[in-house]
Amino acid sequence: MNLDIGAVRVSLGGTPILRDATLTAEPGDFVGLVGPNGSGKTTLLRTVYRALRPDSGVVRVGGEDVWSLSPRAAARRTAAVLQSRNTPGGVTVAEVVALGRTAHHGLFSSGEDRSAVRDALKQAGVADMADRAFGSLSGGERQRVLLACALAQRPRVLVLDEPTNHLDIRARFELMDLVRGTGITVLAVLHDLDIAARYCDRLVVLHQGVVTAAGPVLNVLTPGTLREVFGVNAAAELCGDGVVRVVYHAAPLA
Ligand SMILES: Nc1ncnc2c1ncn2[C@@H]1O[C@H](COP(=O)(O)OP(=O)(O)OP(=O)(O)O)[C@@H](O)[C@H]1O
Repeated sequence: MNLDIGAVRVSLGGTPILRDATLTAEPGDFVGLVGPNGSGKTTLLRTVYRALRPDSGVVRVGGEDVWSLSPRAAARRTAAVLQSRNTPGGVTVAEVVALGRTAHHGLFSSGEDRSAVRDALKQAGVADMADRAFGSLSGGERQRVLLACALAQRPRVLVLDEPTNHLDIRARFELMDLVRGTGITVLAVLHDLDIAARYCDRLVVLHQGVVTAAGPVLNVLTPGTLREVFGVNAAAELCGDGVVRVVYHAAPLA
């Protein structure tokens, strides 16, 4: 399903945070949202999963304005993987993943709900820890469980907020491989530009609430953008193995 964000403006506490943010993801696209701290990335994600209504502009998922859909209908289309700090620790992994079905079932869960949970546990590689307390898991394991919860939702669009935060390098690759392998349309906030360059079809750069660059990785992570937006002397380079890597040439600019 495609995702279209058109000229979204958001002010919080009287301060403009997003100014005419525009972004498109085609079905199956993996789009990375990058930018410095405080540039508005999380705020933009919140407008996509219908947690925040823009002051103006539109967010369409599958061609429909998310605010013309009921909260349940919007949640059936879009799942979000957020930072894990607010998830209660006492519940089991299976119970956390089952929360992903909330938008689908009525008072009682169905056979389809149970099979969606089973499939998601398996897909995220956490089936063997289904009965463990969520609070007893490591950061990397928790992140996979939260991804399983989102997959159980059987969404058409997946938004992720810094999914590789706190993960070691191998766990980062595993999680990103897993997300990429779902084939779902993805919009992911990523701080690690190397990971973003490696996995994303396209990048969107937010700077002070404005989209300053968008497109294929090599077109976006230019020395000029990296200097002006991120304050580093660096460039994205296509290496012999076909992987785009960000090469940092010197310490952060003064
Ligand atoms: N409720 C609020 N009231 C006022 N300002 C807010 C509110 N929520 C967020 N902000 C501000 O909006 C700006 C953008 O925040 P946001 O979390 O979207 O940035 P971000 O790009 O995701 O940052 P980071 O990379 O640090 O996570 C920040 O300056 C933040 O302080």
